[in-house]
Amino acid sequence: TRTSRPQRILKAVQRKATVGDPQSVITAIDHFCRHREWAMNVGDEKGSILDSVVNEVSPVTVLELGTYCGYSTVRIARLLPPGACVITLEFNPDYAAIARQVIKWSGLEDKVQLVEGASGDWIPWMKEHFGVQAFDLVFLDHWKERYLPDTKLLEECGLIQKGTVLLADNVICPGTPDYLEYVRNSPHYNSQYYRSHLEYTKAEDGLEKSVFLGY
Ligand SMILES: Nc1ncc2ncn(CCCCCNC(=O)c3cc(-c4ccc(F)cc4)cc(O)c3O)c2n1
Ligand SMILES: [Mg+2]
Repeated sequence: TRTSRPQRILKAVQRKATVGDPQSVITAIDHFCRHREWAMNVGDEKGSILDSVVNEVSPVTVLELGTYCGYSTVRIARLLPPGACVITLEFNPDYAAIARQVIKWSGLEDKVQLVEGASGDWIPWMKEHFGVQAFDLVFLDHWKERYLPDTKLLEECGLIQKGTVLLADNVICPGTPDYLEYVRNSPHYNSQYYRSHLEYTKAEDGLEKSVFLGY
């Protein structure tokens, strides 16, 4: 049978990127998705905004919801200092298998914990299983209708504390209206919108950055 799109993305990385060079992995995926086949990576334009937020927060513990092929995982992990790590959750085993290889090719496997499963099932176990106190940064890029329930779940599980930054992809396209309404109207968050474009297209999209202010 035909290869899958994630498999073709991995092939592009193995052909074009240098082992141990995360930037070349990012460039290879962006080139493939812009000139060969569109795919739902955060992409280069929104990716630069993601980079600036990671650099601003300089997080020790990051949670990423929705790994896909590991493109944003590599973008985040390449900016982390020694001792910092990103826990990334992926629901789809085929995507997870590809992401592991992309992360390995970039040489960042020591900074990444890839967990296979659904956010709703795993979030309640994060403290116990990973010894996480609270996350410094959460990148939401999974099922758009799970952004709000998972944010509430993270709050309930004490995984969000004063200063935790939530960064949400696709708040315009495909859109996450209930999540946006919540973080923009809650007295416990300071929210701002970074206008951009849907990856590799001219359509509008953007990232919403929300800082938790404490209870
Ligand atoms: N609960 C749970 N826990 C863990 C999980 N891991 C994966 N999932 C399932 C997530 C499946 C992929 C999510 N991402 C998107 O759907 C997405 C879509 C577009 C897009 C598509 C078509 C268009 F025409 C326009 C825009 C663009 C994006 O940037 C997107 O990120 C999980 N769920
Ligand atoms: Mg996305």
